[in-house]
Amino acid sequence: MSVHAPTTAVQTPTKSPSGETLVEVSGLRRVFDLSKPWLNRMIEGGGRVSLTAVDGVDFAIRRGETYALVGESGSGKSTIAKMAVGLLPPSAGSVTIGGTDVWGEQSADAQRRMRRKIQMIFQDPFASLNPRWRVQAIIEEPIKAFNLLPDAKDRTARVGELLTLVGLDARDGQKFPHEFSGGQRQRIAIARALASDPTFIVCDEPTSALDVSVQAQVLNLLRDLQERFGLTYLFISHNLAVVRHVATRVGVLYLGRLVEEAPARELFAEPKHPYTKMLLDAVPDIEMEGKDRQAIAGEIPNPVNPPPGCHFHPRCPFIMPHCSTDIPPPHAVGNAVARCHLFAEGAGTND
Ligand SMILES: Nc1ncnc2c1ncn2[C@@H]1O[C@H](COP(=O)(O)OP(=O)(O)OP(=O)(O)O)[C@@H](O)[C@H]1O
Repeated sequence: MSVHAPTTAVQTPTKSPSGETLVEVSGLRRVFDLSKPWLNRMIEGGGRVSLTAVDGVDFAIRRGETYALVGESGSGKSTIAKMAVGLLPPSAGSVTIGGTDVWGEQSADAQRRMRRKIQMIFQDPFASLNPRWRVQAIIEEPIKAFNLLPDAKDRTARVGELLTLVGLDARDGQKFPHEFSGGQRQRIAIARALASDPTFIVCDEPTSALDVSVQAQVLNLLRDLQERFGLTYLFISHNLAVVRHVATRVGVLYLGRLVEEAPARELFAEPKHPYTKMLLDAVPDIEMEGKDRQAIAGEIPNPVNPPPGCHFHPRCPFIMPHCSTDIPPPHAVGNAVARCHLFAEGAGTND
């Protein structure tokens, strides 16, 4: 997990979300087929090999909320993000946004209306902006694609407005991406994401490629835009110091399964699942400075052949006999939900 906290103060969430569910992820599953082509299997031998990247994930995001997904590399964060925005079909389960199933049968018109309301901001603003296009063309692309402003003059004015909104100059539309710094390029990517007037934005590691000194500025911009336009974010990050500042709720993923979900403040103050505790122990944040830390014990197992029962049991300091055979169901612990046998009735606590 990354340990870099932004150097400038990040504004913490001030408004509480409305309570109305906007995004509902239900029984989401994605299996990748890693088998060799059938002819190679015939000649060289070997059977089918599959990898379950996301294994029955459920969560809901309220309107105006920032829901963060955290977990080590390979835990399934990006795969969930791609399924949520309509880039990758799920093997099972569903994602509904405003009651519409992202992967459901619907008319082309309804599809377009829904796609317009979902946008994504990627980790690397150097890779996500076409280097041969002027910023004007980059930002107006979704406006054109969704036919929002047929008149070119209106589009230029709108791009100027969007550039100002993200803290750039209205005339920057004439420049090319290479004329901007990393932080400015991410602002351009944000302006482009806003161009279709979305309600839901998936931010996949939006500041991980940026200098620590500009991370807080971009995070604050995202926060301001959220308050101004009532945006709902799914925020993917392996940087817990960042998540701590931006998230309203947090879901912790381990090998494709959610092991804990809790309001952000509660998760950081009082983590419940042994894996969450281990993750937080590995992050040098302000409160923990100077204290002894426990390194994350062991390595993440091979996802092609994950441990049975609770996937975390081989690394867990609180292992009990049935942890290696039974998948833990969700248990409510305060405002958190933890999938750990320690919280089953009669199992005692993990203190
Ligand atoms: N197209 C694919 N084909 C095969 N396996 C894949 C594919 N995409 C992802 N995976 C596997 O699925 C698992 C989850 O990957 P994913 O990228 O969602 O994790 P992540 O938590 O986002 O990790 P990172 O922080 O490294 O991006 C990993 O084991 C990965 O190797």
